[in-house]
Amino acid sequence: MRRVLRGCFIVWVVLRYGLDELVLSSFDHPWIRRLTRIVSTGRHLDNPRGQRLREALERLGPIFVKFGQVLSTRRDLLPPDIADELARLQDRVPPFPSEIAIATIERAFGRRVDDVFSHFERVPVASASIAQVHFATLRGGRDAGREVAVKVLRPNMLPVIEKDLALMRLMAGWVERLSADGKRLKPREVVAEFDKYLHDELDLLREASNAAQLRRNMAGLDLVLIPEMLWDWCRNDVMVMERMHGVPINRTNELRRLGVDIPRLARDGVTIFFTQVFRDGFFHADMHPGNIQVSVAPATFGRYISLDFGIVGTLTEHDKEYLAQNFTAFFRRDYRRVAELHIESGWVPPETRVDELESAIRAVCEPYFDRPLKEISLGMVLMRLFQTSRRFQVEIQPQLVLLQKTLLNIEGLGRELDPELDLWATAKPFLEKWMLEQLGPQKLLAQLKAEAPQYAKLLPALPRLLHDYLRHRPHELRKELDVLLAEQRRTNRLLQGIIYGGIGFALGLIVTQVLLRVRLW
Ligand SMILES: Nc1ncnc2c1ncn2[C@@H]1O[C@H](COP(=O)(O)OP(=O)(O)OP(=O)(O)O)[C@@H](O)[C@H]1O
Repeated sequence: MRRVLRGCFIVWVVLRYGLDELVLSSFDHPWIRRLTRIVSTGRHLDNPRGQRLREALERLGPIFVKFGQVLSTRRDLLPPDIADELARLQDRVPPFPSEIAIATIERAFGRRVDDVFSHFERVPVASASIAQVHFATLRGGRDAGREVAVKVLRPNMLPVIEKDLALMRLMAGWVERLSADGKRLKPREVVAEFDKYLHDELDLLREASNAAQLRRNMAGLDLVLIPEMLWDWCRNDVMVMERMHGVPINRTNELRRLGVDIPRLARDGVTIFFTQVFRDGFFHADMHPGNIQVSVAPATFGRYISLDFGIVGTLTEHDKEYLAQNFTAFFRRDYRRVAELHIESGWVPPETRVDELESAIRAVCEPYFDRPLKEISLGMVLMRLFQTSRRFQVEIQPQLVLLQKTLLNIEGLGRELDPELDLWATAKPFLEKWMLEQLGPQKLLAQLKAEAPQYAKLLPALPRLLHDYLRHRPHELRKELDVLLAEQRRTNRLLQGIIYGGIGFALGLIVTQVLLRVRLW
């Protein structure tokens, strides 16, 4: 019954804010028209469509607000006016009572909160739709006296989330089935992505392990601080970590007053991000200003502080190669290479014509070269590439969409800190180094080293495997041997050619040298 009521409420909000016109312009069923007439009094149709969508999501509650935030990052699917408006959604909700936070903590540790903490701040420092954060001081154990931040999940979120997700899936199905416009927006894909995102956010142990991995990766860089996770006190619904002391990154005036080198900060941000992407293939993917602070402690002055590790992106070697090669080809304006890369990697159907893809890519990328190289946004380039690829029936990998979104965040942040920031100059060495490493002998050695244990395991078993094979498949073996022998003969001929050629060349060289010397003397 509750689900039906909630469904009715959602339909009411959709009609009242005129979202039917916004999403479903080709969706003109008589019953929709009738329903629209019923709720048409007071329909908010004067405001721009993006604003109407934002207000409707706010009306529908925190899960829908989060949905809107996630949706705002899909600039490859949404028109810019809607994406901009959705990006304004604030996931700040009134905190839940501290008694509930304390009860969750006590249940998680099986101890009274006063036994765990010598001091616990009842008023949270921040509260969002999924969790809130309290400052505290640990009482006992090996971290006694340590100042910590305690993140506590909002209780009973799972059933609420599941209910809203079920309704979203239903609505996405309708939109996709009934409207041509709706299909283009890929609503079911978007809801599935959101589903994963929400479930990931509901496990604080996952978040803590992401933080620990990033902390290890970033340890040698000396540019960013990541709170230490206090594993004795981490559970699925409670996470205790080192408390960091910093100034939020968007308080630039305060940072300047304290003597922080702002342009350096902008460069460091890009360096950190590219190290995470191209060196580690593991990057913080929720880089909004609320999650970034700057340390003002004397020992670590001017370093970034990174918080909130609910969303991280991972990239395979293949993804990294795709990015490095595409960016490099793009900056050489070699659109044919970009097109070839898409076909070689199997992203585009093999029958795709290179010249067609090349000209589509040129059409979206070329306008960017109107401006100086340093002003070009890599995030935007990537987004344009994805938009073009979609036209050629390519399903873009979610980790690359996440990367593109984070790239836009980082660039936005960098430019806000320093409008003169030359993104390409900062990014280029990373791409070049990465490309060199991929092609150089070090990479081959590293690969051999990585495979060595496999070979060591395989070698002793080789005689037995060969024996089995000979016993059971002599005919196939003969055929394969014939192929191998033919191949060897061919290689021998080639080798002979090379050797004879080499000897001839060397003799030629010696004779020339002798003749030259004779002439010189
Ligand atoms: N280790 C920490 N040290 C100091 N402050 C912290 C720490 N962790 C979190 N905070 C504070 O709590 C705020 C919210 O933390 P966090 O972003 O992890 O929570 P959240 O519920 O995921 O919020 P959102 O979804 O809005 O990003 C941070 O902006 C910061 O002010």
